[in-house]
Amino acid sequence: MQLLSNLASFWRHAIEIIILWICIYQIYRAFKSTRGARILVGLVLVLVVLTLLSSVLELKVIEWIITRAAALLAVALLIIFQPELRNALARLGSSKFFSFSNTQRIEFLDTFSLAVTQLANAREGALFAFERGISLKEHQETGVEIDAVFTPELAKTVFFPKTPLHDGGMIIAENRVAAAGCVFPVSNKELADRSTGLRHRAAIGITEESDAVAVVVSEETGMLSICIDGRLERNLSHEDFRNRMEQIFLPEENTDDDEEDSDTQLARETGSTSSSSDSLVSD
Ligand SMILES: Nc1ncnc2c1ncn2[C@@H]1O[C@H](COP(=O)(O)OP(=O)(O)OP(=O)(O)O)[C@@H](O)[C@H]1O
Repeated sequence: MQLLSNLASFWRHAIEIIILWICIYQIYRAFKSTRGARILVGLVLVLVVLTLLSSVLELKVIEWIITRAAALLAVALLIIFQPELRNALARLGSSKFFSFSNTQRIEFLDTFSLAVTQLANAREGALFAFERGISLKEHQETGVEIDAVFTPELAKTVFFPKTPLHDGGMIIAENRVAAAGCVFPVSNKELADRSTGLRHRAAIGITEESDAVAVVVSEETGMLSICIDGRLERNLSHEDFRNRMEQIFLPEENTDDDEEDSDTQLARETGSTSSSSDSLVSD
């Protein structure tokens, strides 16, 4: 009887530890590449050290302060991680999906791929953000509203150097150009490649704050990059770019081989790593 109750208690503790470990690991994963990650790690370290010291040395005042500080710390964390929390809640509440038939998506991807190829060949820098579940309205308002059919000619005109709208990003919503000349949030993320410029950082920034997909044509190199969830897949060949876009916007047509391709491409990422279980496709 005693053995059975010991066993039950052991399993209860084991399950508790596993659940806690999964929760802590998921929180760490979600926040590890964010602005507040170091602050969070610092706060946790200070708290653990102080708690240990106060309980071992029976420091009553410190113990009292730690208990009272816990509530303040919760409020501080809400403030520090406000953008990340807003993003997570927006994802939970988002219900709008990329609602086109596969034929329309393929046609659009053909047109879009042609446009980026022409921009890349002409070495004209460009930045696009595809709105998905989460509205990009607030970023649209930083630029000029357009509401036009997307064509390679329009993209080339917008991003032609020295034209009024060439600075900033173009927002594409529901296969239409919603706005251009938009200012996207610039990511503060630490990247392995220190030469990453503002255009690429803006692509990372907008995809950290929303579920948008960003595409960058580098003015310097003519290289194409795709960014999702703050993860930049750089220097894609035109063929890889097209395949990757299909993988993202036509997920139901993916095969296991595509998954492998995705992992290979992710290995080229700068500044972040990803496990094969990380799905890049949110819709
Ligand atoms: N916050 C922003 N939102 C949108 N576009 C931006 C933002 N910041 C910079 N850009 C665009 O990026 C251009 C500057 O790019 P920069 O050369 O710094 O970036 P890069 O990542 O090195 O890209 P490239 O490889 O094209 O040079 C600006 O002219 C502007 O059009």
